[in-house]
Amino acid sequence: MDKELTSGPAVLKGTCAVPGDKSISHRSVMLGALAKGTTTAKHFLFSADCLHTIAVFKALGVPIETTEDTVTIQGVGLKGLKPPKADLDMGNSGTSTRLLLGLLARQPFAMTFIGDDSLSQRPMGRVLNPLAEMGAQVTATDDRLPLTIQANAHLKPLDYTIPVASAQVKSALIFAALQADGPSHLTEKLATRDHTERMLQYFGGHLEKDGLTLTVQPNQTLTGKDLTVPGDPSSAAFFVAAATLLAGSDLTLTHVGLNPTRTGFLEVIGQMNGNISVANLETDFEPTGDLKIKSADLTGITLTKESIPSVIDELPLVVLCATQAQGVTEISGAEELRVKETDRISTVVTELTKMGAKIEEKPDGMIITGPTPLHKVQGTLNSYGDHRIAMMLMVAALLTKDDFTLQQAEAIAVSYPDFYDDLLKLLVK
Ligand SMILES: O=C(O)C1=C[C@@H](OP(=O)(O)O)[C@@H](O)[C@H](O)C1
Ligand SMILES: C=C(OP(=O)(O)O)C(=O)O
Repeated sequence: MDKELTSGPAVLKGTCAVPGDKSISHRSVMLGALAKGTTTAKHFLFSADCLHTIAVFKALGVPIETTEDTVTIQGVGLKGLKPPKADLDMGNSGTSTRLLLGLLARQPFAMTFIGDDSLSQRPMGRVLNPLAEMGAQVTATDDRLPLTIQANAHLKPLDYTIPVASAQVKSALIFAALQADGPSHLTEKLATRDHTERMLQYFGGHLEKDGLTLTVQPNQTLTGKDLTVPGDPSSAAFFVAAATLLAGSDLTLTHVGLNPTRTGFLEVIGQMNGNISVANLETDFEPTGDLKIKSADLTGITLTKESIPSVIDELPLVVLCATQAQGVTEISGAEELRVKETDRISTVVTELTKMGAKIEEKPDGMIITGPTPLHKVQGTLNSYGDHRIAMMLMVAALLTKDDFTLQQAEAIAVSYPDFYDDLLKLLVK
């Protein structure tokens, strides 16, 4: 579906509560299903990806009810799941697929996972290899979807250093380790988002953490909880970028998740001379706060491997900001971008170059020289079906004097169905 995008000059003013965090919404359904008793997740993200997670657990026999803002899950435990009557459809969601591979690796029945074209090209070996070491049996061609998890009665404990910086792999292995025949030790090379660890403990489970190594004991008892999902910092980032880049903007975003493993974008914008302040800090099972953003003149920055995990989903926006910043921005160690919903190095370079940006593509990143005014394109912009590319381009269009047509704009439904409507509400021309 094409969408006509209106453009500037405009500023962002007012207050917005961004939708619930995608990573936490997925995990609330998963932990809720594994726990004893009832879990309620308020401010749940009803986006396509999270709806796939809900549908999968319903197909596995977990009673789940939804109202406008809340999901209620009646926990059945790992032993209470039922064989599904059809293939489990993961849609476009890497998080659902990878976490559920670990969570479902020891069930007395087989299950087949399917997904859309994009998900069916994404690498699953990063989870399948360590699960195979534990004794899980998964049949797949070229380590991709569709795949079938075979019925399995045992998982061996795992002692494993995770070769890629991936919270999805870590989380899958935590879920599998909970079902192993002894304690497992999982080591990360770089710290990634720790929502699974925090939420497991919030649900009454325990983990030992020693530096970047987690020790996971099997057979833990989890208890259903009531929780409120924080606003998604990765969704907030689109408004942070727009307000920073549109001169005269003054925007407040309320109750945004501020888990330190997710605040890389705020730190990057700060280092680029952005103007963001935090108020009303609160700590529940996750820290949250209100963000106040004013426009600023940005300067270039260097981002290396160590800083990538906490800003991984916001890197397309870092590139957009860098096109408007004074000087050179260099991003390296970000090769993981190539295996997201699209190859996000290639799609960002292609689309922003069409608009006049100066970006050099590298195997593991990009070098951006700014500032360059962005302008009308010959033909259309394309999201290539990637929600984060679609929303980044919607923000990019605001920086020009021209109107645009965006192909496959409906991709935003994956993480933020109302994004364009919310953006228009905050825009003052
Ligand atoms: O664990 C999660 O919820 C996620 C982890 C990240 O993926 P990787 O684990 O592949 O880095 C991130 O890009 C994705 O949007 C959500
Ligand atoms: C990479 C993403 O999600 P997933 O891996 O769950 O598809 C994302 O939301 O940017």
